Amino acid sequence: MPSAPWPAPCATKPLDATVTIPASKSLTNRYLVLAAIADGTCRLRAPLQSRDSELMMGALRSLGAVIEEVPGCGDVPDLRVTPIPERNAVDTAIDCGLAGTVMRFVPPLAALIAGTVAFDGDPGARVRPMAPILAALAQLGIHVNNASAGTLPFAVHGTGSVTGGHVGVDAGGSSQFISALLLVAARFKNGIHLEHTGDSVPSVDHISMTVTLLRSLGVNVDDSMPNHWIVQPGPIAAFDVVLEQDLSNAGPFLAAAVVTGGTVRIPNWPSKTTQVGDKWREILPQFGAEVTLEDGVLSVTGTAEIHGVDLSDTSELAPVIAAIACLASTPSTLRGIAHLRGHETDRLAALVAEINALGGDAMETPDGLIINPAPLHGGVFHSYADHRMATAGAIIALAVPGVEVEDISTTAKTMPDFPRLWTDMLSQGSGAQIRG
Ligand SMILES: O=C(O)C1=C[C@@H](OP(=O)(O)O)[C@@H](O)[C@H](O)C1
Ligand SMILES: C=C(OP(=O)(O)O)C(=O)O
Repeated sequence: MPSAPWPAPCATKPLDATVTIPASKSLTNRYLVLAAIADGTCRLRAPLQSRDSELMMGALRSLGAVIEEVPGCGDVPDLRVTPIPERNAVDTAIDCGLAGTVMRFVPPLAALIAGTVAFDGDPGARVRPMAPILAALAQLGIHVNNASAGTLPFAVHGTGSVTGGHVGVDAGGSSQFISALLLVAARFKNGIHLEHTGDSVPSVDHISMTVTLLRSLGVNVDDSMPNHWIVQPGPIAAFDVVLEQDLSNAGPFLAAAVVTGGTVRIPNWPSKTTQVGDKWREILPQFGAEVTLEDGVLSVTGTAEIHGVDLSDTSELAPVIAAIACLASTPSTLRGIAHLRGHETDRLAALVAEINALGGDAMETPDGLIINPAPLHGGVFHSYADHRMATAGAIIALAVPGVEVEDISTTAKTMPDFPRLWTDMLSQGSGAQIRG
């Protein structure tokens, strides 16, 4: 039975709140993969607990990693990861859910296992692009059943070792095709020389995150030539890390300050980070907001008027940007995000449909969105099983009475506690009254 739409709170006063966000999905799932092939036991402190991280842990456990919860310093237990034994032999099935990081990062790792590893996921996962990673596995000499479909489901037949060498991949559909191969390539006999063969790669910050993490663990990565990455074979050093907050998921909360003309503060904002969400510091001032970072506290204050923006390759930040843009007084253009059509849902189509259903004026372009000012009214904002659609609906609801968000529980993909965090934010400070 589908649950009733969430009567998302509407703010009747500017917000004044301080919020702490759970750990980063991209960092947690990268460190989990790296721990599974590291040269010793690893510890992840204050990791993300969400559907995507649970799916990643399930996948790595089924390949032979031992992942245990151990007491941590805060509310969330730490994870102790004992790597997959060398040349482990298993036949298993992996549920990828709707997690791009699981469906892209784990198949190259499964190639290092001796056995058959079947991959499948949610109905929405079965339409997400996979062909480039399957083609890369074929170039590495790995047999994959049902590879010709170019989507889930498929099965990887690993032999226990991968020779490696030169691999060409068109990563125009997702940066995750590059990250997936880089993450495990140090464990290939000859490493990898990975070459992107298409026009341009999206979400390049996520590739930089992968490269930076690998280097921090002693892996030799040469990315000095554009579109080429060379990873030398060698050990991945065991590690003990504290996970940063998810700065992309900070987006809806910071947007709440912008659309209510209030202030939202996020403590422990990292001074140096690989997360794309650090770009909120450049993006939100373009909407007219004041942004400061002092003593590790990021503070965003909205102003009376929201300006439209013109932004390129905003990656996973785009749905939040679109939600703010449809409340702006001048038009906005978002470019370089055609690949969002292959995210949890076709985000360009979904954003246009939902914004326009509330009276807005949004349209798709070949590589993005144009959003013009228009008075919005109440209605149901559909989520399409996409966590970032659900949070986009919650942002609009703050400023537009009568907006309800269908399937708010889909936020569990990366932020299970979202409804509570959101209502807690609204109840703080000047007590922005909540109109349900
Ligand atoms: O590697 C990662 O952790 C991610 C890469 C990006 O994928 P795309 O390159 O498909 O946009 C991003 O949108 C996704 O949320 C997470
Ligand atoms: C695109 C996203 O997720 P995934 O890791 O499933 O690709 C996202 O979180 O915005």
